[in-house]
This record gives sequence, C-alpha cells and structure tokens, in this order.
Amino acid sequence: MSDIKEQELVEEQKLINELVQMVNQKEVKLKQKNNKISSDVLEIKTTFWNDVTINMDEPDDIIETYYSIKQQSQLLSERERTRGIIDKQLNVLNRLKNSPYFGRIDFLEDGENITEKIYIGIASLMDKKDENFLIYDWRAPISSMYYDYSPGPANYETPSGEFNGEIKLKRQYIIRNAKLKAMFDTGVTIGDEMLQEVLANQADTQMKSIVATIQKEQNQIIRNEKAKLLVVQGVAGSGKTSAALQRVAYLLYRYRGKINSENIMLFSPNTLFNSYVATVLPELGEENMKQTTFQEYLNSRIHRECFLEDAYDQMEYLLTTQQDEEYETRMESIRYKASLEFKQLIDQHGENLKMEGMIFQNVVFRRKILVTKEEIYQYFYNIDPAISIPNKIELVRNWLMKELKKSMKLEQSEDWVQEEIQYLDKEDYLEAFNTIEEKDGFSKESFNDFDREEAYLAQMVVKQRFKRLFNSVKKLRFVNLLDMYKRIFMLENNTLKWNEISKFSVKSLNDMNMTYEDATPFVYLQDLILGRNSDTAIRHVFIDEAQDYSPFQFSFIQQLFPFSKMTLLGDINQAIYSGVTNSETVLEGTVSSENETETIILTKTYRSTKPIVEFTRGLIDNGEKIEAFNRPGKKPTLKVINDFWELEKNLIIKVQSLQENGYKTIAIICKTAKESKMAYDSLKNEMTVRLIEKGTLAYEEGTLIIPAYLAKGIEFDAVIIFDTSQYARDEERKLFYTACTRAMHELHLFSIETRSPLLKLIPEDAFEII
Ligand SMILES: Nc1ncnc2c1ncn2[C@@H]1O[C@H](COP(=O)(O)OP(=O)(O)OP(=O)(O)O)[C@@H](O)[C@H]1O
Repeated sequence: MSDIKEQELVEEQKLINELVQMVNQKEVKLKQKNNKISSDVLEIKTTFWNDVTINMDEPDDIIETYYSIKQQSQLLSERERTRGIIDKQLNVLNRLKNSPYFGRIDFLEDGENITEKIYIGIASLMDKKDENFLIYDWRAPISSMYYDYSPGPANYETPSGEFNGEIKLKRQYIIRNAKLKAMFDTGVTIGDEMLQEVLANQADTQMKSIVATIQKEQNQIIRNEKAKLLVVQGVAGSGKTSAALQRVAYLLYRYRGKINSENIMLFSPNTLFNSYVATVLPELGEENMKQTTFQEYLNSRIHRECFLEDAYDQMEYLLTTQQDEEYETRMESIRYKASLEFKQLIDQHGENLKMEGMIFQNVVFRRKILVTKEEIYQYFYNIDPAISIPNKIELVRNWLMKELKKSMKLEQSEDWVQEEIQYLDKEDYLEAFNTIEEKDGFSKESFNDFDREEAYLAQMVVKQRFKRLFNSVKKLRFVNLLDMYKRIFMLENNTLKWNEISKFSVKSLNDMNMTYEDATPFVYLQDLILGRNSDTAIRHVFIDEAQDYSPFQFSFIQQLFPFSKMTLLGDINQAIYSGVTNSETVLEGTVSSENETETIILTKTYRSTKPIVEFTRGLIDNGEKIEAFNRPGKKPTLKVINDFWELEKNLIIKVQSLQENGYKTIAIICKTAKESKMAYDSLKNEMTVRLIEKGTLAYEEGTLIIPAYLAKGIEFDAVIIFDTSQYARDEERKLFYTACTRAMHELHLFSIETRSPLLKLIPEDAFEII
C-alpha cells in the first residue's frame, strides 16, 4: 500500500475512533433515558390503582372511573412503547460501534464548491447538535449513488427533487470490532475485492445482510417504489432472497410511520428457510416481517374436511411413483388445477350456485335431525337472489341459531335429560341452588323450589350438550363444501382428459384424501361461498421461490391481499414442481400481463465458485447467459461406484476430508425424503449427521442429509450429491440443477453403477472424474 494510503488508513481509523466515541456518548444518554423510563414504568405499575379514581355509584362515576383507568393504561403503554424504541436504537448503536460505516462517496454537488464526504452505514448517526449527518443510513436517498454509480457524474432523487453532481471517490471498508481491516477504492461496481472477501467466507446456517455490497441491479429491486407487481427473475444464487430482505428493510425505512413489519408478508418455501433468513432484518436493526409458507396458510384454512396432502408429499409422489397406473392422470389433473381455466370453472360454478345447487348438511342432535338439509336449502333459496351467497349464508346461520334455541327448549323435557341430571355432581346442584337464589330468592314452598331447581338443571344439561352444535353452526359447518367441490367435476368441460381427471379427483375426495393440487381450488371455492378471508392490513407481499406457485395460486394470493403491492422472486430453472409435472408456473407469462408490472432479470450469480457455475450452467437452457462471479475454486468431481456399501464408505471419507478442509456446513443432498432416510440410516452410526425432514425448523452447523426440494433457497459450503443415477428423466433436470446450485465452495457427485444421463449435458472438462 502506498504512503498516501497508509496516511489515509490512519485518518480513517481516527475517524472510526471518533465515531465510536460519539456512539458511546449517545449510548450513555440513551441508557439514562431508558433507566428513567423503566423506573417510570415500574412506578406506574405499582401505583396504578392508587392513581385511578374508582367510583361505581352513579353512571357518571362509572364513566369517570373508566376514563381514569384508560388514562393510566395509556400512560403506561406510551412509556413502554418509548422503551421499545430506545431498545431498538441501543441495538443499532451497538452495531455501529462494531462497524460505523462500510462505504463512502465523495460527492461534489453541481453549483457547490466543497466536496462532501458521505459515509454510509447500517444506520444514520447525527452530530452532537443533531444538525449534520456523520453517517448516512444506507437507505437514505443520497446513499443510492453509492450503489448506482462509479466515480463520475451521478445523481439521486429525493422527495423534494433531483440532485446532480459528480462522485470524486468511491471507497469501501471492512471494519470489525471498530478496527479498519481493509479499504478499497472502487470503480464500476461495488468492488470485486470486497465481494471476493465476503463470498469467500463460509456458508452460515443463517443468512447475512448484503448492504455493504449490494449490486446495481439488486439495488433496483430494493428501491423500487413504483411497480404494483415487481417480478424478479434471477438465476440461482443471484441474490433474489437477499434483495427481497434488504427491500423489506428499505420499505420499512422509506415508509416509516406508514407501514411497519406487521404490514409486510413473506411467503417462503418451507419452515427451514424461515429460520435461515430470520436474522437478516434484526441485523439491520429492523423487525422481521410476517412470514409464512403457503402450506401453513392452506393448513390453517382446511380444517376437518379431509386428510390434506402437503406440497412435500406431493413431490415425493411425483418423484417416486411413476409406475403408478394413475400417475399420468394425476399429472393431467395437476396441470389443469394449476391453471386459470380451472379457476374460471369454479367461478362459473359459483355463479350457478346463486340459482341452485348449494349442498347442506342436516343439523343433528343426538342422532335426531333438528333441521333437514332440504329445509336449509329451501330457506337459502327463498332469500332474495340479489343478496350474495356469503350474506345469504349469514342469514341462514342466524335462522339456524334461532331454530337451535327453540329445539333446546323442547329438549329439556326429554327423558335423557332427567337421566343425566341424576349423574350430576354435588357442585352442579350447588351452582343451581345459588343461581336461583341469586336470581329471585327461594320461595317458602320448598316443593316449588325443587321444580325450579330441576328446571334449571335440565336447562344446564341441555345447554352444555348443545354447545358443540351451536359452535358448529356458528362455524358454518352446515354447508357441505366438500360435496360442492366434488360437484365441479360433474360440470361440462372441454378440457382434455376431463373425464379421467374428474373420476380421479372424486375418487380420492370420496376416500377423504385431498391432494395438494386440490387444496387451493378448494379454499378458493370456500371463499366464494362463505366469504373471502382477505387481509387488508398487508401492504406488501413477497413471494420467494415464486416459480413453485401456479397461476391459480398466485391469483388466489392476490385476492387475499387486495391492498398490497407484490414482489415475486423466482428462477424458472428451479421450477422443480412444474419441471416434473410440466404445469404452468406463475413466472411464465401470467404475471407479465398484469398492470403496472416491472420485471428485473438477474443473470449474475454470487453463491458458487466459477468452476461450480461452469458445471451447473450446462444443466439448463440458455445456461451460457449466466455470469459467474470470478471466484476461483476446485472443479466439481464425479465418482461412479458399484454399490450402496461402497457409496457409504466413500461418503464417510469425503465428509471427513471436507471437514478437515475446514468446511462447516456440508450437505448430502438426496433426491427424495425416502432416499434421505435410507442414507441417514446407513450413515448415522458412522458419523455425526442430521436428517432434515419437512417439519425441521432450523439446522445447525455440521453435516446434514436433506432431500433436494427442501434445500431450495439455502446454501452450504460443500454439497455432495448422493446418487446422480436417480435423476434419470429430463423432468428431473431442474431438481438436479437446484441441488447442485446449493454449493458455495465445493461440489462432489456420486453415482451408483451409472451416472445420470443429465450429466451428458455438461461439458466433460467442467468436472473431474475420480
Ligand atoms: N451483493 C451481494 N453481496 C454479497 N453477497 C451476495 C450479494 N448478492 C448475493 N450474495 C450472496 O450470494 C448468495 C446467494 O444469494 P441468495 O440466496 O439471495 O440468492 P437467490 O437468488 O435467492 O438464490 P437461489 O434462487 O439459488 O435460492 C448468498 O450467500 C448471498 O449472501
């Protein structure tokens, strides 16, 4: 490093020290404020009832009491809220102490003669008087130039207008524990050196934030404010998930006061992924958005109708049951149920139901039909046809509740009630006695009292027994949704193989099995009939791994969040479901027809070393378009062995050598859960290894065995493909690609007897045969 740089290093370190000192001072002040608030909170809590005037004598007094309590509790919650904000600020200061900034641009604004040094960090820091920025938050408008421009002319937009000027210098820093470790002056993009440094690190069981090295095209995703629907199509490892999470942080900053983390929802591929990304936002001083998987959502909406197959079991079926005689029909069925045509058919069914065809269930109590389904049908269709189906259902419910109350009265004189009364506890009798006494006192004629007590007990017994029935009417269980869903398969339809699809669907529903492909259409019909369950509080929905959503599912999600903007992130080459079934995904065509849609394409990949990218790109169409980040590494290896036992031996040796090389997260990726379990059973006594299954919530460092479809979205230092010969069909190419692209530093493939025919797609010199 030149002398000037040495001098600059000294100056930068001096600045860091000053900033840390400033942060320390702010921290002390904030802590004092926090202590004061904590003692306030404690005091309010201990004196709460002393400071409240309670007087219940007159209505006016009651109102006054109410307001007095309300005032005190508001005071308490306001203090607690402030304490929460301070805790968050302390958390951010703590991070700034470790690394106050990571970037700098020297910007000369047009018309000015002083070049301003703009330091950029994970949060803003003001000077003592709170007048000037010492550090700018990476999300501030001015910071956008750091990501968008190289030295030279540049501009940035603020709500009050555009500012032009020139970037004289762009610099990046690596600061750890307040010590400057490295510093780079960068050119066109956020420097290669810095990225090299970051990407050479080991994979983590938790994703990291990328704010210091966001690339220009990723920045476009993060800061996009205009698109109602933003579609990001990016190759494996191009930073889609990273961009999504930094975008959440950006939106929380940009719309502070208007939206908070509760107004943002992320649909992620599985629960393992949820925990993988959980630390990114807190690392940036923000709270996590709401997060769910589509599967969890469906589970919450389908209660007791059927046994619901999940997406993972569907995948297992698709990958392991090709010889099943119904396999082809099911494929057709999956394809059709993914389409918007099927949605239209359900809409048509919904229209028909306005005039006829609703199916109800008898309301039954102790095997006695209280209201027949025909009576409910009559009542339903006697209501004004102009009223919507959900509103009519509401009216039916109210009517049924009244009918139940009538039946409850009649039931009290039935013999079974008398019988049950005899088995009541002493406590129940006492309760009856007390209630009657409290109500209007006992009379002198004890005989009459006895009758009253009996009547009360009868009422109590019947009420108790009717509770479940009331509850089920309240929950609209009298509507037979499942049968109405089955009816759809009796409608006329020109779809190819409709008869076969219908027969197959009805058969499995009759067996009380609901396939995954039926789940969304079923919930959609349910919403048409019972009323839509939309979430109007959500302002922004993110769908990661969007390639695995069908057009039907996407359209359904859009209706669930009517006031929300959407960001879809996906990679058509990782469309493992549609790859196997050849069904449409939302990323193909459907979304581009939406209004106010913007599409951003990412072709550069950051996860894997260059040799790994050169190997994996062979597996996909147009793979040559993928740009690898120039990170050196070893070529992937392939070893073909004779049998399972030899494979076991080889795996043990391979894992050992990877561990010796210092790799901490090593994944043995299998094609299915079945294969994973088999691999686990054979290896668990030979090494420390963990099996990842569909319900696994988190994983730790070490060696794990995982089915390819659960490894989606996450990454590992080294990946071992258990047996490539299992990926024999072209339909499994995307799954194979997804599995191989999980590797950051090393990729090793094994095959029993023969190698996968898919390997023919890869140039021989892209891997080493050992
Ligand atoms: N600008 C960046 N700076 C540093 N690291 C980055 C950057 N962009 C992406 N990465 C890293 O590249 C890896 C892949 O990123 P990410 O998981 O977000 O990609 P993805 O497109 O969602 O991948 P996939 O579709 O394969 O799941 C991560 O380790 C991430 O930290």
